[in-house]
Amino acid sequence: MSTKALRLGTRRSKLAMAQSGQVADAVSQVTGRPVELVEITTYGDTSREHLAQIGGTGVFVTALRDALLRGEVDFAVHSLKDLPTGQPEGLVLAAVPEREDPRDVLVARDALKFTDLPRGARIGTGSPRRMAQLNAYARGHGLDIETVPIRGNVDTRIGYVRDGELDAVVLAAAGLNRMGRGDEVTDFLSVDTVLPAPGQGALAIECAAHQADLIAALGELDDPFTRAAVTAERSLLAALEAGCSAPVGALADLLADGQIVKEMRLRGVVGTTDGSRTVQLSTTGPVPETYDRAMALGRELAAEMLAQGAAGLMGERAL
Ligand SMILES: NCc1[nH]cc(CCC(=O)O)c1CC(=O)O
Repeated sequence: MSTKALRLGTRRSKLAMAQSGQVADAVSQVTGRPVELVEITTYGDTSREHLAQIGGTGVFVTALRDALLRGEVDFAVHSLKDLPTGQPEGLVLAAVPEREDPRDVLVARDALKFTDLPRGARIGTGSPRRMAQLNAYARGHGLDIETVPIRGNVDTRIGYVRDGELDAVVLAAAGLNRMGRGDEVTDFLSVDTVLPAPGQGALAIECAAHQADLIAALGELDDPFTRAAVTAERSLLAALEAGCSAPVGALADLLADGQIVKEMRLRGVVGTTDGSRTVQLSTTGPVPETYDRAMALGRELAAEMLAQGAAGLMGERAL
């Protein structure tokens, strides 16, 4: 096999550089080849307003994918939760490595926990999914909080807490951990309170479909259980016909009896951002032996959620 360097296309953000760097090391290990990072800059990297207008992370994913399709880079690393559910022609997910902590976390002033926030506390998050679930929990437990829409990278968000503008912000544990900033977490939100975004905490390693040798080599980094879980979660998202900015949470995990794994459970939630209405359901089935089975589990849960009115709770932003 060649000893030529593999080119890893990456965004320039601190989070992207951290996760690309970690995957680069792992790929070097399994391929015996050096990996060089190739920074792909898009207009979205330099203009906040522009990014808000054109809608989130899609622009970055598209730029990385274009570079892959043009053969300018050999592979790319994405946060799975930022990937649209449809797989584009000519590209494959060569590996989904073992998932990091999928939970959302609070970074609050004075080391506060979620349930200890004072009345009227202002919690920053730009995610309709996080707003819906935080507000639903608050309504059900007599908490008085205000969710405040914010945008920006991890530094910007935590900055709102440091400068006293907000009492807390909600972020993903995985991103903070990968950036070596896990010590800034003041509370881990139980998935019983806030279900994460489909695919949260997992990475996707993508390359061109014709690169058979590379796909086989990258495949060593694949974790089949993580892939089955995120496949079910993303199938649910797709079957709800919701995008990655919709108020949809989902998490698949294994139910074990002692050491023996019995079943896979898939939980899903949809809600209005004010938390006044939610549809939250769960289903369990045999641990899927094929990805088609994992997809079926997602579709089945989506059908039950739609039957309970899920579609009517997602329309706030779309249309
Ligand atoms: N929406 C931005 C984004 N995309 C991926 C992560 C990190 C977590 C992950 O990889 O799932 C984050 C930051 C966050 O939500 O706090």
